[in-house]
Amino acid sequence: MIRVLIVDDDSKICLFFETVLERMGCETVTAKRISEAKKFTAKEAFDIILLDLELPDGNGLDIMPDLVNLPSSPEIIIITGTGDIRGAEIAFKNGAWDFVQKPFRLDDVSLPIQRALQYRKEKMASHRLIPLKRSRIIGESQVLQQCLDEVGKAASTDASVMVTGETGTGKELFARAIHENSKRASKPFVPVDCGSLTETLIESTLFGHEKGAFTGASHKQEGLILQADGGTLMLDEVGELPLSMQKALLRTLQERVVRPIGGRKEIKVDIRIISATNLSLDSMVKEKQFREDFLYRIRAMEIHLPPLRDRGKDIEEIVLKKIHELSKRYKLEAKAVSDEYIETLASNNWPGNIRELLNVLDYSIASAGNDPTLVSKHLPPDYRISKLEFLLPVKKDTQQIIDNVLENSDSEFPSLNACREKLERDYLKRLLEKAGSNRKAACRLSGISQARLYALLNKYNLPGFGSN
Ligand SMILES: Nc1ncnc2c1ncn2[C@@H]1O[C@H](COP(=O)(O)OP(=O)(O)OP(=O)(O)O)[C@@H](O)[C@H]1O
Repeated sequence: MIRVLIVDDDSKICLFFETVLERMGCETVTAKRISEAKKFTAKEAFDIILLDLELPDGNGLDIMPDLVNLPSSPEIIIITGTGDIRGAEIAFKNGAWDFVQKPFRLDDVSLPIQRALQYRKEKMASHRLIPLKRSRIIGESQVLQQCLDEVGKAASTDASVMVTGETGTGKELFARAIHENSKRASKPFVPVDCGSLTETLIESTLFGHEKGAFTGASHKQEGLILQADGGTLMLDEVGELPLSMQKALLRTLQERVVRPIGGRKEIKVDIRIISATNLSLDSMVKEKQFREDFLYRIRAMEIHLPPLRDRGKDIEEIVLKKIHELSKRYKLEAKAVSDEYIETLASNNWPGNIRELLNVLDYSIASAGNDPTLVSKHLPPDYRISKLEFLLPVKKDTQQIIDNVLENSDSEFPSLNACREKLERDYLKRLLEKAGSNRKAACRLSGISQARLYALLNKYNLPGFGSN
């Protein structure tokens, strides 16, 4: 039988949980203080712990690490007060299963409990997790495996997830994987690119509109929020969402209703939010460019995807699988891949990550024609140079960079990445001097997107631009 410990000082809430859980066939034990909870968990094993954060003798978060590490590894569901999403966020980072927010209705609590119960029962039956559907994600590196574990965790709860990482690292692919492994899998997954829509367009795109709601609204249109009902709404480039829209979306998420522009009635809606960004939203909050309350609401869990250059052998696996796929797609004989081709690829920095790699593979297939084996000469010239850099006589400027990096390190010779980072940092400083406070000019001069520029400035702790 599943055993549940309820830790809450409110007798009515305890009674409520006891009734709900006993109806679900669980055995319950109640503790009103942290000290009592500690005594119970020292003596007995529990499968699930419902933990209130505000307790008379301390904050529930203080005992989270002890609870997570109990021999029975219980699933912990946090009970937070109104507006205490921050507590839930910290709890997730400490390994909580899910959270429910007071005041709650039966529906709000029974779903996370049922899912935790189901998970526990399956765990007991098989002693292992249900295999994750990878949804086209390739890679076996340890860092990628950690991200997949996070996907599994995220898929088994209904909490909002923020996927972060450089451009092209697979944020949308991972968001889909969470959806496809979740209980919402049979319902729609609706992605929306917040960066590509103007402020006026984004409101009607998300919320929909009635016929005649504004000039040009010649027919009624259902918004993406309603299209995602029962499923997942993915807010890609969420850092680009205007402040006014953040406020409107926050209300939809809190009240679970949506009102199309020009509509009189509010419509009930049930969506899960997964967002993606490569901006530092915490810095944006400090600069008042992003709402703090909205950030807490959409970032109950966070999954950070590492750049391709840090994924070790994944690059080789992606190349082999994708070359096979491309050869089939273009109806070509299967192609072999030489070691030196892989080595040359691996010596590159891949600022555009997997998307950039896939473009290069497309180029290689086209340039190889009927050649049976891919070699370095089938790569675009820029990508071959990176490997040659090691072999060419060191130029004066390069020598300076190397000396400079060595001054600040104990190594005998600097890594290629350390030199690149030094160069990148110096380049950005010069770019900022040249472009002044003009963000658009900086993008034009450097030929990189605004999102990438911000990510780099953030990486090197360099000042951003104002609101221009
Ligand atoms: N691990 C992976 N295995 C195979 N393909 C991948 C992997 N990660 C990403 N891709 C592919 O790389 C491309 C870029 O991925 P995706 O659009 O998910 O990146 P992103 O991080 O959302 O990019 P951006 O920030 O620019 O929107 C897609 O074609 C995706 O299918």
